[in-house]
Amino acid sequence: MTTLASLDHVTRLFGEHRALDTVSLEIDSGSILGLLGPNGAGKTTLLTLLMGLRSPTSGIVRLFGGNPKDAANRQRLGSTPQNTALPAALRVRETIALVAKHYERPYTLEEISQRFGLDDFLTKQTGALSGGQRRRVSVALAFVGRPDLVLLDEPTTGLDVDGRHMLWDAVRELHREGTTVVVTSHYLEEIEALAERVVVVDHGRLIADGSLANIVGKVNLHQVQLESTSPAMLTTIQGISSRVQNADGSITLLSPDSDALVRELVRANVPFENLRVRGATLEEAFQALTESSPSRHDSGRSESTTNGAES
Ligand SMILES: Nc1ncnc2c1ncn2[C@@H]1O[C@H](COP(=O)(O)OP(=O)(O)OP(=O)(O)O)[C@@H](O)[C@H]1O
Repeated sequence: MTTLASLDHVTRLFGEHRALDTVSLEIDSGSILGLLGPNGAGKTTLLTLLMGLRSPTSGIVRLFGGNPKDAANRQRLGSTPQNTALPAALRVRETIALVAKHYERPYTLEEISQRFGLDDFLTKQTGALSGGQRRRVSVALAFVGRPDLVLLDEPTTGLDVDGRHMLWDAVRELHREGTTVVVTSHYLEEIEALAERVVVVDHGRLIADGSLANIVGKVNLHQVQLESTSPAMLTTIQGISSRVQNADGSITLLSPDSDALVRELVRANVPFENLRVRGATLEEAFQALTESSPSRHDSGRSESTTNGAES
């Protein structure tokens, strides 16, 4: 296993705004790395630094051991930005052939077309493609040059369920053939379908880095809302990842196992009423993770605890 790309204490400012804040990360060969985070977290900024499209304000970004702006390093990189502009007048097959010309050992048109399900519209001009078809072509183009590393920014945005599954299958197959993949998403489902290692970014900070099971265990939380006359007793209860006192007097708890939490409340004789349980949104889970991250200090009304929340 070798390190294909890395960020070493990288900060990127846009004016006063810290899009990335002291991020260190190594991307090793052979993995599918999922970059998960809410809107505006800094995922795209991180990818554009790896692509050499932007420079860090401070810190060092390395691609294949060197500068991401060097043409020789970019030869070994494939990427699909969130919004790809394709040459509207060229047919899909011509576009693939054009991109393939830039690489030494590209996949053949047939290989790429079959994997990404492009056969039906190879002769269409890219300007006449539907949004979903354009997305599939864009992701396929990232792989045409048989790169060592591919960066996919929200690859399945705008795709229907079938299109999404076909694309995930293609990415997994090409990964098995040796391509290392970094994929950004704010959908847990996409990250679960593809990634082996997951890095969570929020407000420009890297707040978690672990195996898929570990991170899913942290962000796949349930919300338990209740009213209690003895809220102080909740501090002794195991399995609460985050606790929020709401303005209406109710309390919202986030937990990886809501059934176990309710059993524990009953066992400990915590008085409660108006109990409601639902799946937490990913945004709520990010919030809980952000608050429990050692790199951030919480001054808000919510409180986090890792009691039993680690997986
Ligand atoms: N060119 C720019 N000029 C000014 N601010 C920018 C620029 N690019 C990004 N930002 C800001 O930097 C922060 C991180 O943006 P980024 O696009 O990296 O987030 P993201 O995690 O990819 O979000 P999304 O999931 O919505 O694509 C945001 O607050 C964004 O508004």
